[in-house]
Amino acid sequence: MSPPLVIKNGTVVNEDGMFKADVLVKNGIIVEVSPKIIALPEMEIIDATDRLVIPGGIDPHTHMQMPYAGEVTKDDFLRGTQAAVAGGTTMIIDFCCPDHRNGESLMAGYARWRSWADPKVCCDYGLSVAITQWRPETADQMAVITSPEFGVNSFKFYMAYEGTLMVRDDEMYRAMQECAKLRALARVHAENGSVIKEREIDLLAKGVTGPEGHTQSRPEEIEAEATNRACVLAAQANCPVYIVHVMTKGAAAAISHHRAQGSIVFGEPIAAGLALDGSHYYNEDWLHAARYVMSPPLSRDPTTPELLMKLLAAGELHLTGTDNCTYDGCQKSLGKGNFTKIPNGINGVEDRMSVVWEKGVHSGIIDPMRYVSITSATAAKIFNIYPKKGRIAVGSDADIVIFNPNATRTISAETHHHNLDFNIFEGIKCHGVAEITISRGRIVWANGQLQTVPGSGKFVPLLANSPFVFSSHEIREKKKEPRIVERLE
Ligand SMILES: NC(=O)NCCC(=O)O
Ligand SMILES: [Zn+2]
Ligand SMILES: [Zn+2]
Repeated sequence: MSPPLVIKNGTVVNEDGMFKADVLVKNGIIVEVSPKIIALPEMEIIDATDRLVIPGGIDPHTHMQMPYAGEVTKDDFLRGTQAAVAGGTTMIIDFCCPDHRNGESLMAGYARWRSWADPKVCCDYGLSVAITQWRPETADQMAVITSPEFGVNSFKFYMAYEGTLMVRDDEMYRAMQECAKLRALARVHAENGSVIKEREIDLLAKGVTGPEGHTQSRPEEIEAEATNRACVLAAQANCPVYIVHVMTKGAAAAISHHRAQGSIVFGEPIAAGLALDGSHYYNEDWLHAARYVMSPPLSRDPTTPELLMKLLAAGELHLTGTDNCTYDGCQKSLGKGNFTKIPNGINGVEDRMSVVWEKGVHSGIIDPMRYVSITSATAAKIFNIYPKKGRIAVGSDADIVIFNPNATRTISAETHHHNLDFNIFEGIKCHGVAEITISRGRIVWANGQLQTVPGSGKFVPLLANSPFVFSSHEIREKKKEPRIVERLE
């Protein structure tokens, strides 16, 4: 057990306020937040003068150690969580992808992910479970895995990756009905996979084999159409829905439209989409272009990143993730001669906190409180762990970052902590640096050095029926009950 820790002279920032205060941590929990705490000899002292004291970041969207198409992502749960804490993120929600199509139960897939993650994680983590096919046993398994014993409160549906992960509309609708019943959130990768497949065949036949084919196979309206469809199906099922990696203006507009109709929809842009655009796919260096291949692709419109940040400021989009899913140059090269074989995925978990500060706060679009909201507090609320996580308050877990808004760092693969030979943010200079990261009261990153212990992170059960998501559910359900007209025969 670490010694008690007192953080002095900093400015505490929560989503709803910021104020000067000292913070006392004992046994991994925040036990006091007050104007002046006297440090005792047995306490470790952190001087946070001119620094912000913020909740550790929660990245709700990662794929550590993910097996896909014979390859496994390079960041496993050790390197991935080390990269996370080096950048000020103290919890990830990773996607567990059971091989459900081949009969693997959701629980068996979950057990596999837990066995990979538990011995390696250096910060806390939770799981979201992907359903890749609707099977006779799926509903029962969803009920089991959303029990407190398993601690899963969201399911993921892919509307892309035809033949492997993609579900049909009827399957997703059926599963969304079940999600609503279980008070679990439906999370959707929204792209029209069937049209993409056709376009890929067409482009290859026309000789477009390089990474530029990836973006041309997925015009922006492909994402917007699927986002709209996901929202429509969710509304029919009376199921709250969370759109992962919102990359385009059209997808964001579809989310706004459905929220204005009264639907419960959350939108998650990612660090890559807030900082980069799709011009990289046309880079003459094949490997450079391939490194940015992810789905949906980075927007072709260079004004999209700033607009997505403005929508986060306006509350039209809600939280930020990364989709950290790292394949190295060797793995990307498997797609030489056929862009459809380039493994999809990019990095982000280490750089999200700095990138969002740079593009959001440093550029004057959002304030530090909104920053906390979109980097931790809203994720904690959606996934039902607030205020244990996502807040600096008495009783909260001591997942804390000492953040220096005036320091700068230039992102580079030379200095990052990913198990990756490049970084998509290479060369971007960011204001806002996580100088010290504390996970459950333990310093895991300080002075530019990791102090992590594999397996010291904990699995955090995510319980169903998050009030932030489901409070109005019953009333909404009543309003949707079918009407019967009694008639005299
Ligand atoms: N996004 C991506 O390209 N790869 C990771 C898997 C997914 O989330 O679609
Ligand atoms: Zn996805
Ligand atoms: Zn993803």
